[in-house]
Amino acid sequence: MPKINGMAVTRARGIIHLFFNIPTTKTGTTALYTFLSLHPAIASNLPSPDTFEEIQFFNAHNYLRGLDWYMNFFPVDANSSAHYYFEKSATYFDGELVPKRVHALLPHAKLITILISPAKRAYSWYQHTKTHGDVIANNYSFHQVITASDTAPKPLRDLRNRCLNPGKYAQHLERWLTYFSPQSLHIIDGEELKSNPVEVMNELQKFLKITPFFNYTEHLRFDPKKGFFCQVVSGDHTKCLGRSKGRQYPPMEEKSLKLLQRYYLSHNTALVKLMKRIGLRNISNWLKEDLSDSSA
Ligand SMILES: Nc1ncnc2c1ncn2[C@@H]1O[C@H](COP(=O)(O)OS(=O)(=O)O)[C@@H](OP(=O)(O)O)[C@H]1O
Repeated sequence: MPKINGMAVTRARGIIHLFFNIPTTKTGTTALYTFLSLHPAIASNLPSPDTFEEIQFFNAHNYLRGLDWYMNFFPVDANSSAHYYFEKSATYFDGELVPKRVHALLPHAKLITILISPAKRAYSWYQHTKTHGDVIANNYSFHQVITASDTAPKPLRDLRNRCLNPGKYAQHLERWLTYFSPQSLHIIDGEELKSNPVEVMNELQKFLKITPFFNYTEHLRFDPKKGFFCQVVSGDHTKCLGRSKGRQYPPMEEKSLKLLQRYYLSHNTALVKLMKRIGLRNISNWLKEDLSDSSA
């Protein structure tokens, strides 16, 4: 099987099964991608030279190139133990057309997504954009960005929208659930991915029914310097994600946090309803906290 961040594909006995990791930017998708790549039965796609390595197939004009073009990113290597292949394309989660297109070509795909507090995700995105030298992010505070009005200059509104819109999780997930059954969807708590990635990867392996079962305990270790779990490379050594993942930046201002918790109240309430409807009993701590703090 090939598998993709944003989506994953399975080739087994000539049948192609796909599972999608529908990534929400800044929720830990790179960590998940890295951890999945450690699994001997899983391989990632070949990098696309056009779109910063991601294939960006279902969300953009590449779709018109057809499934064969897409599948060429997942060559079958007779010497490899990989049965599953995966891809990561950051704009799949909230792309309007993506669920319909995925379903049209890969109706048996399994979907994986990671969610964190949408307020924290928005702030992380702002910090990411700022570090990348974005003029707007460097000229406006986070609070100014998230409170920008609809009459603000377009670049400011665009940044506001990229901070705020992906965090309307229920709205985006409902679009996926229009085409896919709840049994196809696996939601990862991004805070648990940070604090207990071994358990998260165990649950994910069960969801995907992957064999052999990979013992992540031996391959992931908390690195106190990085402040995150990293890959064990040899003996005492770990290999962590780069500086752009797990950045150091000042905490969000209280007024921005409060504002965002109120802003996302209806979206987070809808998310809880959605999760209950599809049979998920465990509501993430971040979700409970965001909901209770928004009424404080
Ligand atoms: N193991 C490990 N190592 C480093 N970082 C980790 C890890 N697990 C989760 N995270 C969190 O991942 C956040 C970045 O998310 P993404 O990889 O989805 O970002 S991106 O959209 O691909 O830019 C990143 O966000 P920031 O802290 O804002 O940098 C981290 O909080």
